[in-house]
Amino acid sequence: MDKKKLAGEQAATYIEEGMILGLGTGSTVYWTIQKLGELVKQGLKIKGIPTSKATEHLARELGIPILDISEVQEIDLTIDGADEVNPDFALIKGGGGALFREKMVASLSRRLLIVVDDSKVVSTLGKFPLPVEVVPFGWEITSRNIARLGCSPKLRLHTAGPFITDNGNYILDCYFTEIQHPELLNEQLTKIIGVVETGLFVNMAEMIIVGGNDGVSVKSTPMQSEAANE
Ligand SMILES: O=C[C@H](O)[C@H](O)[C@H](O)COP(=O)(O)O
Repeated sequence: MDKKKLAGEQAATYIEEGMILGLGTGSTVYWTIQKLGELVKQGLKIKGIPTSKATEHLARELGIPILDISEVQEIDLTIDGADEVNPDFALIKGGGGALFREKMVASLSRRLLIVVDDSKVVSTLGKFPLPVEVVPFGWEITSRNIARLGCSPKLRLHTAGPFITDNGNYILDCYFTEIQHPELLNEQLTKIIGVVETGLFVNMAEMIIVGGNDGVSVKSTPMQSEAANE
C-alpha cells in the first residue's frame, strides 16, 4: 500500500468533533484531507484553516468548512507533511512552497502532527535543500547573505520564471548538505533582511506518523515520552 496514504489516513483518527483544524499541504496530508472530507459528509462538525491556496481549494471541493486564520485565536490540531524529520522532531518543510502559511498555522496550534513516509526520516537534516521564502525585491542580495551561512541557494523556478508563493514571494532552495544546529540556523536566517520565513520547524511537532513497508508507526516527541515514563 502507498506509504503516504497509510500515514495520511492514520492521522485522521486523531480528529475529534468540534475541533478547529490546521490543514497542511502536500501529497501525504492529501490523504488526511480526503478522509476528513468523508467524515464531514458523515456529519462530523469541524472547521479547517488551510495552509495554502491548493489545500483551501481541495477542502472546499470536499465540502470541508473553512475559516480564515484571522478568525481564530488558537487551533486545536494541525496535521501536515514534511520533507525531512530528524530524531528531535526538527523538520524541513516547504518542498511545495507553502512553508510560511504552514508555520503561521503551526504557531497557533496546540498540537502539530506530522505525516511522512519512511524516506523522510533522517539522522541529520539538510540533504533536502532547505526552502527559504524571500521578498522578490533585492532577492539576489538576500541570496548572497544566505550563502555566507555555508550553503548554495538556488532560486526556485516554475515553467514561466520564478516560482511565486501564495504570498507573492520567491523561494530559495538552500543546499546545506548537513544542518547540525537547526534552531541556530533558523535564527541566523530569519535575521537576514529579505527573508520572510524558513522551512525549518524546530520544537513545533509533537507527533510523527510514519508510513513504512510494515504499516504505520507513531512517534511522540522525546520530551513527551519522558513525561509519560515518569
Ligand atoms: O510546502 C510544502 C509542505 O511543507 C509539504 O508539507 C512538504 O513539502 C511535504 O510534502 P509531501 O507530503 O508532498 O512530500
